[in-house]
Amino acid sequence: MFQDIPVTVTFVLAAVVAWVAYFIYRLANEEIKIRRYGGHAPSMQKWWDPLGASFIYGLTSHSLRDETLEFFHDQFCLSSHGRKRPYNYEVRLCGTRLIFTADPENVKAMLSTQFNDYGKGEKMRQDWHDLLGESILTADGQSWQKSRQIVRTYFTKQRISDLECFERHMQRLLPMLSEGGAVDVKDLLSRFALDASAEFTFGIDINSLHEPKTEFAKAFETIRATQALIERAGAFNFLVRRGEFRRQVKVAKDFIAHYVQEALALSPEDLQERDKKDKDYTFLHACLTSIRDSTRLIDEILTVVTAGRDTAAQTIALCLFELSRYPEYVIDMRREIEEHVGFDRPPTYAELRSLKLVHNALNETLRLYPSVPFNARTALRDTSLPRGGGPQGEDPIGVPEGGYVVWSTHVMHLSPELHPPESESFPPAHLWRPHRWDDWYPDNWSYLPFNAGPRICVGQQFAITEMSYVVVRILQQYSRIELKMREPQETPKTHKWVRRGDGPELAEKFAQRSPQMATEITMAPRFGIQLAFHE
Ligand code: HEM
Repeated sequence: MFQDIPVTVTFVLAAVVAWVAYFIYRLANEEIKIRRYGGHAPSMQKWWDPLGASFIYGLTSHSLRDETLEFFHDQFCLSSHGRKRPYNYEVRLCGTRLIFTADPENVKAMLSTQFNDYGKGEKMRQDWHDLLGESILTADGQSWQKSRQIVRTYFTKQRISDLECFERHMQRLLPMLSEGGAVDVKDLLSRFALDASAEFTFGIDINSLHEPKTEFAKAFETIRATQALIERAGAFNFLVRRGEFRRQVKVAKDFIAHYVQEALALSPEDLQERDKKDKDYTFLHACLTSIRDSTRLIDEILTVVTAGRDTAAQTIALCLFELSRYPEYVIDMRREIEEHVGFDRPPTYAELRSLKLVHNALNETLRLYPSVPFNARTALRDTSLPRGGGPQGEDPIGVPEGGYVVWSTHVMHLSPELHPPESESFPPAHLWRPHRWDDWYPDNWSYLPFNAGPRICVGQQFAITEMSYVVVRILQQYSRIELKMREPQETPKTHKWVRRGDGPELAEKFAQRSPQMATEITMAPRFGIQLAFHE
């Protein structure tokens, strides 16, 4: 009978059988390792959907409506039902197992106690390679340690307390806020942060505040949108068209290359002199002491500019948005600023640090709107996560080498289990109420806007200084911020939100929030934030 089957069909059948056998072998091998190191988290796989198509469809359709965050909150609520330790689940997408967690113990393991077991992994390096090459943000192991050492040296207190750079750009921004009626602070602050970041990093005044159409500033817009698509498309990201993206990455890199070449031409004596005088000495110059390869220098610079732009800009924009809805707090903050600094001169670094209400407002903004709402690590060896397995979720989860774990800072920041019970001094967690920080500070591992552990955001202090400086300078000049867009809608969307059996209506509450938030590389308002500033 077999002699009637053509050779090609036999060959195809044999290949299919071999692939299935290999797939089963891989699964069995993986299962043995999972059991050796722990167990499984609750599965969100439907029995009729072994490839996880419904999960992929759910995620994609929610993403297209800017409801990615709601999708993940929903999945956590569904998977947690009735378990003592909620907020862990897993799903298998096209054969690859993904673990999702919002359990502080698991996050602590990945970022600190089992730091060497987890890293960015090959997949992330490939996804970001066109844009960032092998830089601090994507590297692991010794390569990361080397980058971290260089970058950290530059971000010393002495450098970040130099507020002149911010003031120069502030002098351009402040008049633009009162140009009559509503202004889009999302856009203005992105441009401000790009200008400040470029000056700090490689000493160039891009002035995108006044000239938003410069090639470098424009390139960043295309780059951000496509890189987000590459990230989100996961295993299918080879389908993303990258022609224009690569052209714009080249524009940005060529722009930086010019300054890198100039810096490379400086003699060691020149560099030392600049360092000593602390004049015209930038992050690029600091890198030159250990890196002489121009490609690597460009990658490190582009990384710091990329990492520091939207994160800080959107946090300030969202803080101003919330302040426009909470005028009593603006009055309190202005009183504090008047007492510590006055309204006639810029604050010093020490004064900035003493402004508790300003820091409370920023902490609260980063709690509700963490710029990096989701993050991921790959297991670099066979390992485990301490919690989420077993019937109550209290046993370890086994994670074989190559396993992918996604955690959600955003879910942790809103989780009722991780906050004190609601009271007058602790209003519901979904509300922006900076007064809650007067005598409360969350546990280290449940409030993580900058991550924690050895890989904590290296620009954290720079960002806090920049953000508080901008907020103070604005409130020194303007006494009232008016919301010039639709008020957030308070009607709950109850149709599909699921409540945990014994928990509050976390997802439902989250769904009431606005403005519409896009989760791209970072989380940011999808549309502009229109505000008017009154003296
Ligand atoms: C509100 C502002 C900011 C937030 C919320 C933020 C958040 C984060 C987070 C969560 C990470 C960890 C990413 C990961 O390991 O997967 C990170 C890393 C990093 N951030 Fe920030 N960031 C902010 C501002 C900045 C600024 C202003 C800079 C630079 C000027 C910066 C530079 C970096 C760099 C270089 C890393 C990589 C550190 C490493 O892998 O060792 N960030 N940031």
